[in-house]
Amino acid sequence: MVGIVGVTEIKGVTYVIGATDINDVGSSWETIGGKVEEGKAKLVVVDAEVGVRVGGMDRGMPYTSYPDESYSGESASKLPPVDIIITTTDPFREPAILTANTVLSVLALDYPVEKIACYVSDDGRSPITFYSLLETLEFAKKWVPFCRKFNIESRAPFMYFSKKPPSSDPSFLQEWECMKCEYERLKRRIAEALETEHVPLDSVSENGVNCFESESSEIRIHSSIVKVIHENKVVDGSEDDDLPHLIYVAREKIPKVNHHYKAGAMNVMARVSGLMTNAPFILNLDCDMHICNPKVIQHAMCFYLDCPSERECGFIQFPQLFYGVLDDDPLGNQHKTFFTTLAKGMNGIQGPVYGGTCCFHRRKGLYGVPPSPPADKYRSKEKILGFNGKELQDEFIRSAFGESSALVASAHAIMRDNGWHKPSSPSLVIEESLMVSNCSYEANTAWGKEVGWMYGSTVEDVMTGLKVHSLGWHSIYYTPEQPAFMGCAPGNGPDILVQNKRWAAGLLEILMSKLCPLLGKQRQLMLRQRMLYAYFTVSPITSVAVLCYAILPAFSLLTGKSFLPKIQDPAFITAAGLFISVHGYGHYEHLTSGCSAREWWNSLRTWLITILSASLFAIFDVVMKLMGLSETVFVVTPKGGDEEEASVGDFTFDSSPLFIPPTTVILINLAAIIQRTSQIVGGHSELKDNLFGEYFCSVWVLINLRPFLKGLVRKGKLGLPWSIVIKSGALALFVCRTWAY
Ligand SMILES: O=c1ccn([C@@H]2O[C@H](COP(=O)(O)OP(=O)(O)O[C@H]3O[C@H](CO)[C@@H](O)[C@H](O)[C@H]3O)[C@@H](O)[C@H]2O)c(=O)[nH]1
Ligand SMILES: [Mn+2]
Repeated sequence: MVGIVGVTEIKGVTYVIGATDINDVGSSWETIGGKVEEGKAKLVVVDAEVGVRVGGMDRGMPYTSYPDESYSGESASKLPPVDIIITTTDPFREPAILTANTVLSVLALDYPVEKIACYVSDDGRSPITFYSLLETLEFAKKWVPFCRKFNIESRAPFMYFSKKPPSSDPSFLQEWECMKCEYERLKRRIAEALETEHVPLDSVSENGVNCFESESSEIRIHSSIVKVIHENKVVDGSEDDDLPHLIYVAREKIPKVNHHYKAGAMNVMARVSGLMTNAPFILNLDCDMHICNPKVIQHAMCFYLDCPSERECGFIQFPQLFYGVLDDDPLGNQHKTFFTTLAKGMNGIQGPVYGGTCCFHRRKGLYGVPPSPPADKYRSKEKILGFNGKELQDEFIRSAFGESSALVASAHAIMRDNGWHKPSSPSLVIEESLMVSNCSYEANTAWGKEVGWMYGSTVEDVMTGLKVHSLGWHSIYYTPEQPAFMGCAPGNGPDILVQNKRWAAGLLEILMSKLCPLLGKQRQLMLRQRMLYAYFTVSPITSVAVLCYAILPAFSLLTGKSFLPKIQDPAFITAAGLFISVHGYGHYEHLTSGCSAREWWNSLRTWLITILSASLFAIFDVVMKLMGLSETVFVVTPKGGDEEEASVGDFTFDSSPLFIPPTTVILINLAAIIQRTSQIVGGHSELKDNLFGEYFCSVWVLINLRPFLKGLVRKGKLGLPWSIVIKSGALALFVCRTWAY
């Protein structure tokens, strides 16, 4: 049975296809859903190849998967193991109960338990996170059988219990109530630990030693902590067991050493999981992203296992969806059109960029190995090439992967035949795991350069995806009908700007790195894919132009020098036409992505705000980094608790300098409009005289920055702090005075 098909419709005829390699098409796809003649199939491929927004009309190739037909009953034994990695940094900023829910949604997956392993990376090395995982495991022992028994869809308890019981059957209701009580108890325990910042000593001690003792303590045995919280018993056949492995890892951190933020954490996890379970596929999740489709792995496997050649499927990116969001996305932070247009469109080229979470990886691709050619056409199986075209000798792997012999062996198994050597048991490799989680392990290895998550950018996801694409792998963007993952989006103005600043700075860092898509070094990166990467990484620089355009109309109004054609001039139609077509297209793109007109309007506003603040500051940060004066930082986005009140959807402010540029732009435009209006009202000048276009543009800027306009008069979080208004006022005054001369 074939599990994956791409379906596309041309002139009313639906074509079914799954390969983008023209040579593979026709032969392998006749088996599915009716015949696909070779000629027509080629047409589909060509159609997919011009996938990304040619003329803004094409939406790339949609995919469908049929896991139930492919992997039920006996075929379930074909399913490969998957390592699931969850990252967290701080039980307060990223509430421990959210992480617990994500872990529970993983433990309760509808997948053979002995084939999944759940790894939690705790970059904060917090006893509270560890303790909450112990409690989560106790709850899971009841929760998972409950989910299986009643075939529950939403397996993150906070989501499940936020709705009414799905049935009124008394015996079900009794169990439901019971389970709800248990969940409340779990919540209470975690909340108490957070409140008192204290956990029961016996939960974090081993042989009388507290493993979380502070750095300076002499009794501290290991700098990194690796704990097998639960080891699945089915693996060694000793007993029945409902739960997969659950493993806690806190890597070593030493002051003044560059830990490479999330990328560093992911690489430690790649190594530890490589030693313990070494699954050929890895799913990585941010701690707030729970799984809401318990069959998600089967969906992903439809792609991995049924691709005509492994090259087609390096990684599979699912959309990032958010819960608890307001209608019409008032803060413009859901990025829906990014997924519905760009990511989907990229399916037609080399596939979507990697988005940091909700993504299945092929370990082999992450290990820096290019895809093997289909059916061993070009070279014999024995001659397998690693990065930089070198043959995979043990010596070579050791120099790339580090000193651990067990890790070298596991990497070899992955690189050679995508397979996995059956590791003994997680608890038997603790010593080795501790070693590979230490800071010094990566010295003089290829981690972060050729292997694993890439270093050097705070947008490690895009950079890592670019690396994988550069090796010749393709990726897939896939949206199953039932959403697969849900998480939280930042809920207030300052957090949105800080997040966007990190993204903009990270993208610029990629542009400055040796993976720069403009340098043309990566021979396997397709031209249009390269152009898209170039578009993403260059985009923060456009903020300088946007800033100029945002104050140019004010300049004209204040100085009387026009930059647009006069209204009575026929050329005015061209300018108006450009304006209408740009915004008309944005509008159209939103409507066809299932967004409302208001949502388009809101996202336009957020775009202008973020580009005028976050992107400008990002340029500054990266210039400082290039001059060696400072480093870019990964500020973790705070995540709401599961019961946080829905925000009212208003943009909020604080005294961060990020708010200065948009406020200055507002003040300059306000001054220009007031001056011009008073001239017109006073009869000194006539609106239709000239400068109609400039006047309109200035008002347009004000309308787009309306949260700032409101912020000038509002109080509290909704108002701009005085310090920002005064600094921006001084800057605006300076700019206007300069123009006057
Ligand atoms: O030093 C660090 C910093 C972050 N994280 C984890 O990284 C994840 C993402 O952090 P978050 O602040 O939630 O990122 P977002 O603002 O949501 O950022 C997006 O963009 C990031 C790249 O900038 C990607 O890594 C994310 O997956 C993606 O969701 C979280 O699980 C963190 O716990 C670490 O493990 N160590
Ligand atoms: Mn996040």
